Amino acid sequence: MPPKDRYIAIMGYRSVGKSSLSIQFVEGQFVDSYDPTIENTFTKVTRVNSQEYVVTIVDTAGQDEYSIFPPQYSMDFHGYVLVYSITSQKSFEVIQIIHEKLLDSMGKAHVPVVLVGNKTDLHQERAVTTEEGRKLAERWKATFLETSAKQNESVADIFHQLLLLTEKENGNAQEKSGCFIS
Ligand SMILES: Nc1nc2c(ncn2[C@@H]2O[C@H](COP(=O)(O)OP(=O)(O)OP(=O)(O)O)[C@@H](O)[C@H]2O)c(=O)[nH]1
Repeated sequence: MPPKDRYIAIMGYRSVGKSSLSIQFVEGQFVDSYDPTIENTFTKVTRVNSQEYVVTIVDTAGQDEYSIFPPQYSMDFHGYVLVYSITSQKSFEVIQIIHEKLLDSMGKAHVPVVLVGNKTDLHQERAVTTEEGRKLAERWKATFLETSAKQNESVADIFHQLLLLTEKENGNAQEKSGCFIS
């Protein structure tokens, strides 16, 4: 089977670990410094169920409740990783607003999403319970994972789960890779 191209956007509030998760998945390392992202693109070849994928991850700038949803992220993506930090209730509120804006801007009731509660290594600072995350994902019909970019816990699962979701989706985002404009 030839490799499939998949375009994924990773979104969430500032400093929740979007870049750290992308870098951990693509480069296998964790950098403990904070450098706010404007936009970064990563590519990695990965295999799920004997299918090879060329995954392009667009790591977006952190958003807050007042940000206007960037229109370029509502098209040509096969799926979305929506990240909050388990140490920040605010980031959990903001991810719900981002999800609403995403659906609005796409004019769809559902898009392939993996909801990620990152920074599980900071369990003493936990402000969002696993149950809250799970319930939100259920409402969205999304896959839910808690991760630690720092400890490389469940990081590859995010992307593998999203690739599986894109296979289930019958939308016409499927084989549109040639239309992607970066
Ligand atoms: N302890 C811990 N710290 C993390 C984890 N993931 C990210 N961080 C730290 O959190 C800070 C922000 O991480 P980034 O990956 O830059 O976050 P971001 O969401 O890309 O931030 P923006 O570019 O502002 O949107 C950095 O200091 C990271 O080292 C994690 O799993 N555990």
